Amino acid sequence: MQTLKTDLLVIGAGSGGLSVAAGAAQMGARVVLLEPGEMGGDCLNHGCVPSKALIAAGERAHGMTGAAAFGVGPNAPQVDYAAAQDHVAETIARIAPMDSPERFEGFGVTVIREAGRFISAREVQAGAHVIRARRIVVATGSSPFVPLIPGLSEVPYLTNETLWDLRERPEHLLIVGGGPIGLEMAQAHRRLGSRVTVIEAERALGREDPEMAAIVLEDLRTEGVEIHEDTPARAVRGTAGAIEIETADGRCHRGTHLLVAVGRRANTDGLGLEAGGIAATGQGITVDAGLRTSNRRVYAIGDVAGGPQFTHVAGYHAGLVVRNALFGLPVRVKPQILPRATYTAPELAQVGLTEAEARQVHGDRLEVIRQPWQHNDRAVAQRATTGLLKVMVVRGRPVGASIVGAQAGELIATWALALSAGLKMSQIAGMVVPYPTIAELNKRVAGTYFSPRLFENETVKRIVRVVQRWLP
Ligand SMILES: Cc1cc2nc3c(=O)[nH]c(=O)nc-3n(C[C@H](O)[C@H](O)[C@H](O)COP(=O)(O)OP(=O)(O)OC[C@H]3O[C@@H](n4cnc5c(N)ncnc54)[C@H](O)[C@@H]3O)c2cc1C
Ligand SMILES: NC(=O)c1ccc[n+]([C@@H]2O[C@H](COP(=O)([O-])OP(=O)(O)OC[C@H]3O[C@@H](n4cnc5c(N)ncnc54)[C@H](O)[C@@H]3O)[C@@H](O)[C@H]2O)c1
Repeated sequence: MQTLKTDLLVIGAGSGGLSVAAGAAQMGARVVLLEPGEMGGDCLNHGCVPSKALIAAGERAHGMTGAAAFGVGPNAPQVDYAAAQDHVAETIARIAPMDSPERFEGFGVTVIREAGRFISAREVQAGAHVIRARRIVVATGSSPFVPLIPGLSEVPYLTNETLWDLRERPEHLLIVGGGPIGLEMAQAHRRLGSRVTVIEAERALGREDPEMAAIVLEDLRTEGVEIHEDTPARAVRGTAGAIEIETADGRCHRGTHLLVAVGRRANTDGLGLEAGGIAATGQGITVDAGLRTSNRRVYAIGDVAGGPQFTHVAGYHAGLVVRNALFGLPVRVKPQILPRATYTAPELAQVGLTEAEARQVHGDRLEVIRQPWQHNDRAVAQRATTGLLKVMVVRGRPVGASIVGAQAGELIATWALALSAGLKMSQIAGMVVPYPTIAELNKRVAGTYFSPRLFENETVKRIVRVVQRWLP
């Protein structure tokens, strides 16, 4: 057994762990990083990257079917599903060097390709090593949650970890779960030519503003994705190529393949949390506002910390932990500045409070400003006029923004900045945006906020009349 002493031990080389290791090592700390699996974690290997690559393939196919309206075509896409999966694999391979052990060793990080397990409050065992660290960061992520649906364990099913190995296009893909994974993959597969049926226990995209989610669901249904809501999967049976799902409403849905996408389970098994004096619940490791666990030397970040599960959140956590662990500066997670986006078409993005949440917190002080896509010139030129931007404003400052429409994931960045920097609507209105862009909607909504104040205001009119009388 070899004993290593270090300033910082990072357990898990995914989105969160890699950011901590790179930042801390480049700022002079001694860092040990543990990873038994593929470097890059879920996002690179089984999550964000492959899913967005397959979505891009679906977009190409869909673009061809819709091209006639632009005077192009007629075109019917010939989809080679295996080649689309090759594009997915190539995308991962092109990004992977950024997360490679060699790159991190170049920063001075000691990378050990073993799983870590706490053996005491300050020591972690990884293979033949015992690492004693001043501070420890648990960044072990999450895995697909597989529910106890009768029959599920006896049929072949896919998860986000195995979907990318498929070489033949599913003729009819059944998806249990209408969250972001379920719907992103439903639309991508539909566009690549599969029949797709989504079974959702409650409301699809249930975490989102219902008005905005309904716009996404309508477009998905128009494209031919069958979505059944308020009906949990009750039983599963069948064999490869012939799978049946019985739902609570008594219906039976038949398909050739099954994707299970009903949420995530924090990766805490085998971590020896008890030996480390680290408290956890079914949601994940319990942390305070500064991401510290019940063991004050240990932080938990990213998916394993049981909060919002996004790569940019894991990266944000990483930045806070580096500040606290290296410089001793106080840090505090600000949940209100964390954006999220679902990459369906139209995209759906949110930062801060939704309308319902803002109403609950701010009551009558809340103003909701709406800006539809119809009158945006670029959207019209691109025949992409389905969309709505809602900004929740209290006393001249945005407290939340919900966006559904083309490029919603890009547009939300302005509101993420507005919320994190505490900007006022007047500052958004004052920015100059290139014409013609979809981003003009961000400025336009601020204009809509000020319009009644300026154009329906007798005082303003009186002032203008007086000034005009005196101006030379
Ligand atoms: C299909 C899908 C699509 C997604 N799309 C998006 C998206 O578009 N945008 C977005 O922001 N988020 C997306 N996410 C979520 C995103 O992937 C996660 O939030 C992110 O990967 C979490 O980072 P993490 O560092 O917490 O965990 P991970 O990236 O999962 O990394 C954890 C690492 O820890 C390792 N590990 C586990 N146990 C141990 C141990 N005992 N010792 C050492 N190492 C260990 C694992 O092998 C893994 O490499 C998606 C997720 C899925 C599943
Ligand atoms: N664009 C993105 O950023 C992106 C994309 C994909 C995933 N993610 C992350 O990964 C996480 C997990 O995604 P997800 O879609 O698996 O989880 P989710 O928890 O967001 O959605 C799962 C859905 O499955 C439903 N469900 C649960 N049990 C069911 C049953 N027995 N029958 C039918 N439906 C059932 C739930 O009601 C829920 O709507 C997300 O919360 C998100 O944080 C992010």
